[in-house]
Amino acid sequence: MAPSLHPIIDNGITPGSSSFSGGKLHCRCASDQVEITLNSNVAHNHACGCSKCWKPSGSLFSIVGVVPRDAVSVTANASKLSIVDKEATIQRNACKDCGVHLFGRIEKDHPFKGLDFVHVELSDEKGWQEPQFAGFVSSIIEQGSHPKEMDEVRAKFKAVGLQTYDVLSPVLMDLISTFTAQKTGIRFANL
Ligand SMILES: N[C@@H](CCC(=O)N[C@@H](CS)C(=O)NCC(=O)O)C(=O)O
Ligand SMILES: [Zn+2]
Ligand SMILES: [Zn+2]
Repeated sequence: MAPSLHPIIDNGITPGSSSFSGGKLHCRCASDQVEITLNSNVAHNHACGCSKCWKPSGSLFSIVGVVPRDAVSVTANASKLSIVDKEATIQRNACKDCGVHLFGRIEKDHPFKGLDFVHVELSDEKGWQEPQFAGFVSSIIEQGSHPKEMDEVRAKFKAVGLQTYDVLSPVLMDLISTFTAQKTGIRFANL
């Protein structure tokens, strides 16, 4: 059987709602769940094949989007949260008991500072933005996927209408490079 990319991608993508304005995320503990309240829909939601983003067991990809950090609050059981890797750019706050990542936050100078990374499959609500693309696709090889499976993986994304990239989408790569250029003193008119 072909490997699962992710449950919300395997059988075709359900579009989100442009009027949806947020909801709650819960970890997967049977009781005393960590609860996160998001006062915003996500943006740039995408499949990530990197080794650091949380993914459900059996899936090759994570689904991760961003929300302004001001729109994120921990509304129950905050004491169960712990940062997975304090040295990483994205400080991923995971539940110590079930291992789910509730939100990832950037504290250092970075183009995406101010945005938190979240997994909307941890919500029961419907209307979250659907995945827009797949990034870090080649990274799944580093976790054991066979290089010969990659054509099939990329074809599956294409079949559900998603472009695949080995880092991020052009829009996000341009944002990162614009930030880097500005740091070196380049100034663009009319940005
Ligand atoms: N090939 C690497 C890529 C890791 C990576 O660069 N992940 C991206 C996408 S989430 C990133 O921005 N990481 C920053 C971080 O993990 O803090 C892996 O799979 O571990
Ligand atoms: Zn938990
Ligand atoms: Zn990732």
